[in-house]
Amino acid sequence: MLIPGKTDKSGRSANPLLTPQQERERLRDLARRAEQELAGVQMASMDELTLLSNRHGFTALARLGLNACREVGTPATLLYFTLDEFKRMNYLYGRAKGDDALKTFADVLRIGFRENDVVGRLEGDRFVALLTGSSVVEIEAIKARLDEILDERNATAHRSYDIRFRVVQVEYDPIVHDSIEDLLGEAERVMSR
Ligand SMILES: Nc1nc2c(ncn2[C@@H]2O[C@H](COP(=O)(O)OP(=O)(O)OP(=O)(O)O)[C@@H](O)[C@H]2O)c(=O)[nH]1
Repeated sequence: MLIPGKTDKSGRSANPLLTPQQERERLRDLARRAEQELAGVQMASMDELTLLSNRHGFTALARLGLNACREVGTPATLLYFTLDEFKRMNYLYGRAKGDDALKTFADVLRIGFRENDVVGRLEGDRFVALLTGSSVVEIEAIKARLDEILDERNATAHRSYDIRFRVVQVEYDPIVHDSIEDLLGEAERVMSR
């Protein structure tokens, strides 16, 4: 059998129009292009600043999570976060410090949640986490855990401000929520009350 880029015993290449050397280059080129496309897909679903999923990436992953929960009949909970006084922090200390605060908070969420929880940054200071397959989610316990991690970060950061957050919780109900967009919409409404 002729394998692209390899010659058979008689020195023939898989594509008779290409030399083995040209064929190897062509394969390398194809592999490079595939890698670039994959990186493009990853970039399109990732928030560049925090390296969490962006709204697009979060929605896609959370949709899969909710579908699985609906099929298996396990609960899911959406947590929706905003940072306190973020606009003021930007205004008083500069946008770069605001960016630092966003990155720090993203780290806190990464540390605070399990690997199979879906965590993302929607935009600005709005973050989300979809917890699936767990039994009842104790929001107070989660808040306490995140506060503890944040306190450590606040204590060692030597900043003139502390990062604080607000979180609301919406339980997924397959009868009420047709989609992840419905769940997000409800969380946004609860948050803005
Ligand atoms: N540093 C930084 N600021 C951002 C970024 N994206 C959005 N912002 C700013 O984030 C701010 C968000 O404002 P708000 O949602 O009103 O935040 P807030 O002051 O915490 O208000 P509440 O949520 O009501 O407490 C705006 O000033 C945006 O300009 C970003 O990537 N980096």
